[in-house]
Amino acid sequence: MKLQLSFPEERTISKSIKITGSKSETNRLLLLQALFPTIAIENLSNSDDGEVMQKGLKKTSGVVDIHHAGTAMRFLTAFFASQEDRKVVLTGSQRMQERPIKVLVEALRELGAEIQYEKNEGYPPIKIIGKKLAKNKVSLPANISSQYISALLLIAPSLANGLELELVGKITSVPYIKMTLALLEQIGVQTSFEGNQIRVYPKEKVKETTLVVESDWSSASYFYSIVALCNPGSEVQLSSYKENSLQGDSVLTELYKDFGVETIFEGNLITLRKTSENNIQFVEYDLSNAPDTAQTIAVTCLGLGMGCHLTGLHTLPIKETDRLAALKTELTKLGAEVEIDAESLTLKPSKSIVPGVSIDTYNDHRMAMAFAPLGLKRDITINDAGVVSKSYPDFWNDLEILGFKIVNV
Ligand SMILES: O=C(O)C1=C[C@@H](OP(=O)(O)O)[C@@H](O)[C@H](O)C1
Ligand SMILES: C=C(OP(=O)(O)O)C(=O)O
Repeated sequence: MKLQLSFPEERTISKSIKITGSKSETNRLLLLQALFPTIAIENLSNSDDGEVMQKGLKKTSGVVDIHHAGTAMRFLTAFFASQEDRKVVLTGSQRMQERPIKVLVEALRELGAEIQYEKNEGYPPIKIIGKKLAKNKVSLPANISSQYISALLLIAPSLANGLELELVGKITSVPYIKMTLALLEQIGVQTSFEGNQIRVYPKEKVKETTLVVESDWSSASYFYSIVALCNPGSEVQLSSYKENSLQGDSVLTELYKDFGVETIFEGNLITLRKTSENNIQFVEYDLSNAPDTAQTIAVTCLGLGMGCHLTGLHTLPIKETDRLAALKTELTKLGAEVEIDAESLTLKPSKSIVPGVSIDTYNDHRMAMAFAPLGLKRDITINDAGVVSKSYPDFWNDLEILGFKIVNV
């Protein structure tokens, strides 16, 4: 599916959108629910990644294919490895077979797990023969992906003696680790995180409890970008969000002030309002705590003619695509001057955006969604637009609600 986007001349919006639950919280809670069936969950994510996680958790044998879902791959690896009655081959899309899993596999093996690589050492697919994991201490590198750490923490309360992790190196994507620990605390599991040591205590039973997933802040990022590119006075209302979020991407409320967007919290609604034309020419952010916002922010800057220097992007090359390379290629097509290195992106302020460009999306939902707001400024085509279903299947419908004209070409 190839979609051409445009927007009426008058760039003013005043609309409400409902976004479903965070995919990160959803996939954590689904795993915890499999371990502790007394947990009920509301406002689940309707994403493909949430769906493959739900299906995967039910499998006891055979091949489990989680497609593009990084969290499902990592969380299910730990889950299956710790379940005595399960024996599966866990696999994913071609890209998933290029996303490293060695750090997690080695940590699990250290704890007593039986896991073998089916194709390439260090990468899915992997064969997992579930075992009671006997040990309760392990150290692992923390600078590649926080998902390895969250995966271990999620199974930790079900291990006889809980788990002690020693994190080696600079810890990346820290809010995602804290989210995991906070959800464990919410179901009554005791945890601690001091320096580079994390401890999770064992738990046999969880009392009946219903957890409501907050809506997805990474999905909200695209509306921040849209509002930033609109005329002052424009606003978009989103539900259901909290001022005290577990999601690190809620840092958007602060960052987008630089682009003239204010966030107003009222009950469980947020209103994003464009209050002023931006008068900043250049922004610098370290996004190591909010890596999924990098594409959105880079495109907002281009849309506003601003420059940016984004750092802390060392995890981007191993995500759904090499996001640094993909950003450079697509921003350049639009006329931008971009430089990247292993962990940063620099965009020069530019005066114009090339019209009529087709954006390639590289099987990456965030490439499609991050570039879509530019439809407010120029006709733009998004190739393979169906990729959004990985995290946000309703994305294009919601853009139509805002007034975008979307044509299947
Ligand atoms: O734990 C999670 O839910 C996630 C952690 C982050 O990954 P890394 O820790 O690999 O940066 C993030 O990019 C991903 O979208 C979701
Ligand atoms: C990186 C992402 O997801 P995952 O790693 O779970 O595939 C994402 O949603 O941006």
